[in-house]
Amino acid sequence: MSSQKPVLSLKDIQKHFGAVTAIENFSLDIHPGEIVALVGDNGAGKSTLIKIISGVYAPSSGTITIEDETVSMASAEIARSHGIEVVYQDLALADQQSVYMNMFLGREITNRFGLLDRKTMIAETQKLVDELDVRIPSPHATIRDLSGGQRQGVAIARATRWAKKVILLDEPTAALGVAETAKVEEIVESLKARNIGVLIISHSLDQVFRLADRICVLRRGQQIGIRETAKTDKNEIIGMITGLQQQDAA
Ligand SMILES: Nc1ncnc2c1ncn2[C@@H]1O[C@H](COP(=O)(O)OP(=O)(O)OP(=O)(O)O)[C@@H](O)[C@H]1O
Repeated sequence: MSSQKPVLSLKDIQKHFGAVTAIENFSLDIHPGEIVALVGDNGAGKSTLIKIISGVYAPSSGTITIEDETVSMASAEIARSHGIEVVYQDLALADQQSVYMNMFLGREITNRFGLLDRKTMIAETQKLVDELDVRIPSPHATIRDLSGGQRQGVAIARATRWAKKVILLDEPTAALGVAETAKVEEIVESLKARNIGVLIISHSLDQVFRLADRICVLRRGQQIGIRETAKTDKNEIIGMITGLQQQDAA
């Protein structure tokens, strides 16, 4: 994997809020088709980092490189134009609207008369939900009529529609039950085949060990380390998160 060029490279990122240092010297490469988990206790800096990558906050210093280009994510629109999409916990779906309108929210396809090209949007939505196996009754279904898992599936499908390079997932299954979580994890897993880089925040170490290729640990704004999932275990990661040495289970 390391022989492949990273799709996203963060180098020496720092973020201060006044006297508070939210992120101190953070560096990470994400490769195409790789899932990296970002873990750490409350206040470790995970959300701040996602907001920096998605253009919500400007870093105080450091560089962000997409493929070979050093970019300034001065706004969420600019981050999106570089192929970065984020799925937040609150999903940002329009509850009263259909799945297909949500898929194209703010980026609707219009025909040469400037009218909404509903046919194309519906067909594209159907194709994508089929490919990702997001089980919804139809692209016409209204968001408020869907279950939490279906909504999360739609939010990820929308990110997949637009993300050329990277999808950032902030606790994608925090509000879901066991079966819905399994389904969403399947969808996230399937992003690997699309060569998209994924950065996922999760408080569930079980989930992190199921999904991630690598695990990056933050503690109070400091980057404690990055481990390959196959070469670490929960004890080590918990020790890194808390700063306490874990005892081997006797
Ligand atoms: N807009 C802000 N203004 C001032 N301080 C902030 C701001 N956003 C975050 N912080 C501080 O930065 C640090 C990191 O917060 P952040 O929300 O990124 O952590 P987190 O790891 O996402 O936590 P959680 O798991 O609770 O969401 C905290 O000390 C927080 O108080």
